Amino acid sequence: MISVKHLAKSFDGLAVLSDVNAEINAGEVISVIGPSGTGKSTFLRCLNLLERPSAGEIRIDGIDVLAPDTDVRLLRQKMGMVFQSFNLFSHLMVIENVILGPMHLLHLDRKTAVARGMELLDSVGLAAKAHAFPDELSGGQKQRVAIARTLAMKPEIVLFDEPTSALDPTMVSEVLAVIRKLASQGMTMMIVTHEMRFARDVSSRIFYMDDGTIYEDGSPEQIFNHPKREKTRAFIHKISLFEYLVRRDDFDIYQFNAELEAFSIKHLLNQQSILNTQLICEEMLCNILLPSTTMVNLSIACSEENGQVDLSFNYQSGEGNPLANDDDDTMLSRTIVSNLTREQHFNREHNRATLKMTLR
Ligand SMILES: Nc1ncnc2c1ncn2[C@@H]1O[C@H](COP(=O)(O)OP(=O)(O)OP(=O)(O)O)[C@@H](O)[C@H]1O
Repeated sequence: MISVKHLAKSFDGLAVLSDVNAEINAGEVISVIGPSGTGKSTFLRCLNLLERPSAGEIRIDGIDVLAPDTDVRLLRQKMGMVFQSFNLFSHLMVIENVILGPMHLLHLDRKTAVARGMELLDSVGLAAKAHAFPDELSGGQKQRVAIARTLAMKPEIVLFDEPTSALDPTMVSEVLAVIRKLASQGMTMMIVTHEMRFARDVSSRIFYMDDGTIYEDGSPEQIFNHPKREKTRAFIHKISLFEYLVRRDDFDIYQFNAELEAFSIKHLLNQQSILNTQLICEEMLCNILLPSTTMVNLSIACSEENGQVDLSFNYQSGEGNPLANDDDDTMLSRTIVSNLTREQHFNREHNRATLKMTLR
């Protein structure tokens, strides 16, 4: 139904989408997830030409959307869009908002448009509000009207751009319930959302966006339970990374500790975990690794889900595991690190050594 090839979009030289490729089939419900600013909304807006792509190809039912003679109005009619901010006309009653498009663009007569509009309002639970003005409705009700208005244009696919982001949390579920119902009726939909549980329940497929692309595409089961790629895993498990390049020549342990503390506080580590992580890093870097290597890539991964902290030290070395030797000079440091961590793994390939451990 929709085929996207090598889609790119830049804003003033900033590449937001670099190479997006996707095939979307009729009846699919696709949730588009990923960190903020990775171009999820831009991708959706490119599909119905609210943003003009910088490069690439979009075909809908075989028709080249980017061709100069494409009828954009017809395209938007096929592809309804529901916005975060509802975009209702505040001076028109609910039913007038719903019938405006069908009367002017589909050329339905008023009676037919009203009858169909009332059916749609009924299907989103708002028939009783047909003669209210948008300002008399709650945010959740406004969004349900916006969905009815989109459906009134008989779209073949509906694009939802963060439909619940502007809502008070108490109103999120009423809107999600309407979208769920549409999914169960077989409507083709793409939904940019930060509601992970909803995305998992309602979707037939998930697009995880990162690095300007659909970084990973799979079933909800794959993406949420067995993500294949590292950034997807970090996002799904709410893992935050602290990365630091330590150089022996200019390493400042006070500055390092201050940055690590700021990161740890932001990611809600408790005081004891912060102190222990700092102590491990100090022993590993100052006493165990830096005396014999000039540079260490340190990475600390914190999971917001279960509070697990994983440390990884990557450095150049031809030696074995520095925690497993019997060097008297490092005995105290090795004991401290061993007592504060579990599951230490050492690996060396050629001259690159990696020592991983998990904070107890
Ligand atoms: N019209 C525009 N002009 C300039 N920059 C834009 C425009 N639209 C989006 N951007 C930039 O493109 C980047 C991606 O924005 P987009 O809204 O697509 O991301 P997103 O993944 O949907 O983010 P979020 O989850 O926070 O909504 C952001 O850095 C944003 O500031």
